[in-house]
Amino acid sequence: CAKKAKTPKDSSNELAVCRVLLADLEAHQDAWPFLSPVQHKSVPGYRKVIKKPMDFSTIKEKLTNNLYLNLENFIVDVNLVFDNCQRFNEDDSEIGRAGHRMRRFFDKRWTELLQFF
Ligand SMILES: Oc1ccc2c(c1)N[C@H](O)CC2
Repeated sequence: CAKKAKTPKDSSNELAVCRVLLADLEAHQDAWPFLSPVQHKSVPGYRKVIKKPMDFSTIKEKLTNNLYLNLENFIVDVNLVFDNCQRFNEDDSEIGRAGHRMRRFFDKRWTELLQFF
C-alpha cells in the first residue's frame, strides 16, 4: 500500500517564536547579568568551572546566523545561560536570584507560546 507522505514540520514560525522569546528575555529587568558574554579573563575560576559559556547576545548571533534548527535547540542554549548562573553563583546572591527569576519567566513564556504548535 502507498506509504503516507510525512508532512514536513514547518519550523519557520518556530524561529520567529525564538526571536520573540529572546526579545522578551533581553527586555526583562533582571536580564543584566546575561546580556553579554562573561568577561572570563577578569572573573577568577569562571573558565575552569563553566565549560560552555552562553549569554543572550551570543544566542541572538546564533539565531541571526541560522544556527538553531528548531525551538528545542534554542531552548537548550537559553537553559545553559541559567544553568551556568546557578553553578557559578550562590542562590542567595544578586546574580543568583536574577537567574532564578529569569528562568521562571522564560519557562512561563515558552510554555504559553507552545500551545500554538
Ligand atoms: O561576583 C561576580 C563577579 C562576576 C561574575 C559573577 C559574580 N557571576 C556571573 O555569573 C559571572 C560573572
